[in-house]
Amino acid sequence: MTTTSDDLVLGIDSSTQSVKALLVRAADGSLVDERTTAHPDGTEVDPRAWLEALDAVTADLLPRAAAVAVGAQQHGMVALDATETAVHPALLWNDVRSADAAGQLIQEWGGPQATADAVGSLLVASFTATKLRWLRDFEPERAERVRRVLLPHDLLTWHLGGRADDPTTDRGDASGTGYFSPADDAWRPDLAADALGHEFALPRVAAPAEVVGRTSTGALVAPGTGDNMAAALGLGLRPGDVAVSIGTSGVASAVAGAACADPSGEVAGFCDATGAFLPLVCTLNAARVLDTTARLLGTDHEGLASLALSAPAGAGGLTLLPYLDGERTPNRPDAHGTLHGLTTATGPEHLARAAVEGLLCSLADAVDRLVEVTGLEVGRIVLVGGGARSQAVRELAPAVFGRSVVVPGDAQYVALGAARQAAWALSGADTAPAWSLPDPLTFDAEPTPHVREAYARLRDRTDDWSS
Ligand SMILES: Nc1ncnc2c1ncn2[C@@H]1O[C@H](COP(=O)(O)OP(=O)(O)O)[C@@H](O)[C@H]1O
Ligand SMILES: O=C(CO)[C@@H](O)[C@H](O)COP(=O)(O)O
Repeated sequence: MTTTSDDLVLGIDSSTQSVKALLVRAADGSLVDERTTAHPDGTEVDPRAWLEALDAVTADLLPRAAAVAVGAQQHGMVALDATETAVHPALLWNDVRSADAAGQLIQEWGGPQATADAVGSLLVASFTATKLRWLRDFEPERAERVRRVLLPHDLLTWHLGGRADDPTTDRGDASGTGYFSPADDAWRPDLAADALGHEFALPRVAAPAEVVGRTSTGALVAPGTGDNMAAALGLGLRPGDVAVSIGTSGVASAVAGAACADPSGEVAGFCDATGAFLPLVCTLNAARVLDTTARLLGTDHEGLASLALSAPAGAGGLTLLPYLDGERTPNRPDAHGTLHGLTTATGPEHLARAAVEGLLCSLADAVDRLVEVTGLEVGRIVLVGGGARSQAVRELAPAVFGRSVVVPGDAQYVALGAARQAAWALSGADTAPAWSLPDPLTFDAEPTPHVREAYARLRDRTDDWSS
């Protein structure tokens, strides 16, 4: 297969809040067209809603594409019966009802180190295995009917190929199930069956740029991957780059040459979409911390950013611990947000500043853990995701992180990474095409260590609060 200068490829990002589709030129990744539409709210979703949204955004783009690939939110449990119908709405990565199941499985699998050695990560409620165990314990009749379990990107990829062949996944997304071994590059069907209580079919793990199907419009279907793996591909992460993403989730990740197995559970030992690894720290509360604070202050994102930038560093002593909907890092599934330091002098600008600083401190903790566990030497921090559009986030991030931060051009990097994988599959080459990205903006600021110190005190003081 060879690409021509006219070939277009379609990259999909089916993430928590929306689906985005980018039509780009296979030769250089330049944008031709794009569409987006919202996903339903909530931490459980009928997977048919994703298929309808996918069909809507691709309707007039797919006929123009020579290849397509999907990057999607990781971990979601799509449990299908013998008729390939979901037995239960898909439980998403940010649904914390399976927190106790995570604890049970870790114990049954020999404790934290043995679990991390087996599946690359210590289980928390996000992982698919824990959701299957929850289904077994709380919905036993539905659990018994499960014959196949897919991840969101597996389902969408299968749908694009008209379900002509058996479904596939890739090692990046498979590594977020809790029943795949990144070190051995293989499923652990024994652990999968153990989680659900009986055996079920697992999707075949496709090679990084394999063609796994063909759409009704004739486009090649590439394997797709998890959204964080697709973002790494879209950003073309280099050694030393730490990607910090502010989407629904907050993520710090880096491409690595070796698997990791962190028994603390803070660093997930994922695979990437190219054959390497993607150690990653994920928080449950990121862009929505800004959304919620803007709503409380009766303003929009621009208003929130202006208010935050008008307040002093440290927000006049106000500190926000942003664990609004339970937290994964640190592992506090029952937590809520905590606001400390209110006085009669507190104004809207202090709350806005505390929200941006609290969000950035939680991400700085994530970067610290990534560095401590992997020994990575940080070269650049690359800030992406919807929250990285905020001017306040851009200007305050270098102060909180204590180092320069680069913000690449305003592209959808998950969808771009999926498009790059599609172009790779189309080319049949050994490596992904080298697309050049626009020059990033660099932000610098005087470090504000006192902001992180106040945050760390509040974080540690609330360690044993359950809500
Ligand atoms: N200018 C902005 N400032 C702050 N947050 C923003 C801005 N623009 C978008 N967002 C927020 O970013 C989030 C969407 O980001 P995105 O990376 O697409 O998330 P996801 O991939 O999880 O669906 C939403 O919560 C949205 O409100
Ligand atoms: O659970 C994780 C990573 O382990 C999340 O990063 C999800 O993959 C969802 O991502 P967004 O919708 O926030 O992009």
